[in-house]
Amino acid sequence: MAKKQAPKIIMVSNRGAYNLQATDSGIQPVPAISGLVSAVEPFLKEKGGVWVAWGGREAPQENSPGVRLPVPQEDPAYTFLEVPLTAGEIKLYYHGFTNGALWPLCHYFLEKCRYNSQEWSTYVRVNAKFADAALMEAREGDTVWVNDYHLALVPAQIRHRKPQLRQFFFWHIPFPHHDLLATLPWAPQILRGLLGTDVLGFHLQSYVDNFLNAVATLLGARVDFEHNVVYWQQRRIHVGAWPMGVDYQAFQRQALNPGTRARAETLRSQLGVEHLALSVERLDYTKGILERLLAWERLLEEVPEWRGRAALVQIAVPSRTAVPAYRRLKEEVEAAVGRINGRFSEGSYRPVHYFWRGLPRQELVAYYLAADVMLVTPLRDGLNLVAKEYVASRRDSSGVLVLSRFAGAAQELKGAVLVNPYDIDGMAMILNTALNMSRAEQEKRMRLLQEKVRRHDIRWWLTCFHQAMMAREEETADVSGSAGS
Ligand SMILES: Nc1ncnc2c1ncn2[C@@H]1O[C@H](COP(=O)(O)OP(=O)(O)O[C@H]2O[C@H](CO)[C@@H](O)[C@H](O)[C@H]2O)[C@@H](O)[C@H]1O
Ligand SMILES: O=P(O)(O)OC[C@H](O)CO
Repeated sequence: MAKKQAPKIIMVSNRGAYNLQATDSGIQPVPAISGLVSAVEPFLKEKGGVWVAWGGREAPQENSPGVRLPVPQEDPAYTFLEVPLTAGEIKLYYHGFTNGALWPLCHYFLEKCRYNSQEWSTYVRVNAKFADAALMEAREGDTVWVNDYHLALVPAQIRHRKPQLRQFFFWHIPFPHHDLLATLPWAPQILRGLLGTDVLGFHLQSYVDNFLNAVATLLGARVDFEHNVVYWQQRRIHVGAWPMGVDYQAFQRQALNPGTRARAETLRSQLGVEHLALSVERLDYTKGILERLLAWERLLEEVPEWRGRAALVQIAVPSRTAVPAYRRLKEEVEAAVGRINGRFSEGSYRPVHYFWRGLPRQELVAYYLAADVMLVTPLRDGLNLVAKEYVASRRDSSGVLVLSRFAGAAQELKGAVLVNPYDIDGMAMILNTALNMSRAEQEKRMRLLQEKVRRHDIRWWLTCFHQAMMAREEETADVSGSAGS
């Protein structure tokens, strides 16, 4: 059960590890799929605490109470506390401001950004709801850990009401250059909101640099660029780059499991090709699914020897289906899959196997084991955990990771084959190289990758953040009140 007495972690994010579904036997938590969930839930399972999040459903009215559930149901480790959102709030805050403005802006899709003041004012109001829920839970000595672009205003909203409460914020997606951020009419408010935290984490130093330049340029804040510190309202805010890791040992264990291995073999024999390429992600325009399919089609056009011998499995998790850009993308992806299969299928051979669904962990790892080549080719991505999960799941150091140079993970994963996903011809030729790569070259690269992913795993990442928080505490004790503004 959730630990009640000792200082605890209060995790705050838009979506938690579960979506709530009403059933005849009451409210049931159904696992949600996202990078944030993969990264953060193991921590709460181990340490206990409270996760304040939207339950993914419509609240009947403005003041409906949120449910409070011990989760996971089979072995409760922490408490899920729902922040109920009405249909109007979901439309304006979630589909509107977060996924119609901030998400495309931070991923450099300016042409997709829609700035709307009603959506903005709902974002402000919904952020205050999350802050209220966190404050209801917080006791002296607790730490509030807020996540991602949905909740950028929460740190300042909390700071205003409980100045002494310890806060950490992690931003999971890219942080854009200030020239781009400045197109958002409310960019200064977003920056001021984030500066309410004590420690602010990003995946990469380039995102840290963009943030520091933004607060210096758009707010006139004093910044120590050498030490990644912002001086703001008599406080120091520490900013850091901590690329998130995965639970390497858990993926290795899953990959060793006889059931997983047998399933991987079944998948291979069912797909019936010599070479299998795999892609797995939420169905999102940032992930480069359409461009990848075009490159696969180009490969089959230009190198006909692969027809009948190589297949691509594309697994896409339904995501943000109420946002028009996501609905259009689904249609375009499905049309491309149909066209490629129409052009190159022969007998029982199909060049693309497309699934629009999430998978349980064991099935996902079976696919990772079955794939000779993993294609992770986003147009832009904060980090990308799938790339690391594939590496962590390989047991014999075979396999090729083809990785977009615009995924944050590309900075760390030196053994990957890098591609520019905007260059369809270039990507097709790199796919050809990857499919032809010798076993010795695969092993050399994969060992390099595994060493990195094993060392910088999820525990390493949590330790980095913990140390940053402790350093901040000691400094506050030492120099209390001496920071300028
Ligand atoms: N079909 C499927 N079935 C089951 N599980 C599936 C699945 N497809 C994907 N997943 C899981 O979902 C997660 C996706 O994580 P990513 O980091 O790749 O992307 P996401 O955009 O959600 O995360 C955001 O947060 C993370 C973490 O900070 C950043 O890496 C990223 O850049 C940012 O956009 C992975 O753990 C993967 O295993
Ligand atoms: O599916 P969403 O919209 O909750 O978002 C998933 C991740 O949080 C993206 O960072």
